[in-house]
Amino acid sequence: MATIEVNALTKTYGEMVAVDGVSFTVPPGEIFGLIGPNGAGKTTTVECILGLRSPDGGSVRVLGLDPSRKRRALAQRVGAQLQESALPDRMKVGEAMRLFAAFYARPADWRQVLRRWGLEHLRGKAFGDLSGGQRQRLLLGLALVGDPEVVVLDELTTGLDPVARRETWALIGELKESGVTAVLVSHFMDEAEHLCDRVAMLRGGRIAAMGTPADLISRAGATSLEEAYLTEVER
Ligand SMILES: Nc1ncnc2c1ncn2[C@@H]1O[C@H](COP(=O)(O)OP(=O)(O)OP(=O)(O)O)[C@@H](O)[C@H]1O
Repeated sequence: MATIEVNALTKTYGEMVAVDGVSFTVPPGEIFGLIGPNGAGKTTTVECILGLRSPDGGSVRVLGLDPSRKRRALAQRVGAQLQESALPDRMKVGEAMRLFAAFYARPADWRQVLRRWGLEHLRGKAFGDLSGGQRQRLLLGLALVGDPEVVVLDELTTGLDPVARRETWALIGELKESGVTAVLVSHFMDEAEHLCDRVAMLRGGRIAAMGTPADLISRAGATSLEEAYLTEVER
């Protein structure tokens, strides 16, 4: 069984068709990328996967369950790091980890998560005093503290400097080794090329192209995913 099945998903906001018949499946352990220009429907798609929005048409299944009906059950098995996630400025790293762990029936050991993601030395530091890279690392740790089978990461490295981005890439590599299934929304083509097993390129709410980064590059006669992307979006 696929871990995520999105079938003919449609979502409209009033007159605006944000997602228009999108279908894809993500098998267990895959890192699946959603890329595309601003307003292409990436966030709306992941919000439907998380049960934060209900589809107007089509269906979504995550671990065999309908997220718009089984959001509570899925919240125990699916971690999310969403665009512009934030915590109260005064909340300390250790407090945030302990609090988030308490949301889950069977969480990971949050102290181990702190160690694994290189956050232990920041345990007593307030969220408001963390650097951008440290915040992202914490948010990723919080997405994983429930020991999820699936994680959704929306714009994981936006706002990070190149060193922090590369560090985050290494963390995603580790995540992959642990067998977690991930959906990664990114504006960075080098990131999608490096991290994703397969990528769907969305444009105007539809899938314009889908495949492994190598497939998409060779189909476009390009030398990088960025070049393939530019060819596709300018078409
Ligand atoms: N709550 C909302 N109400 C009305 N329109 C919305 C809402 N959320 C998104 N939209 C519109 O739906 C379309 C798809 O938006 P979405 O955020 O899913 O795209 P995206 O690909 O994630 O964009 P970005 O890369 O800028 O985050 C856009 O035209 C957006 O303006």
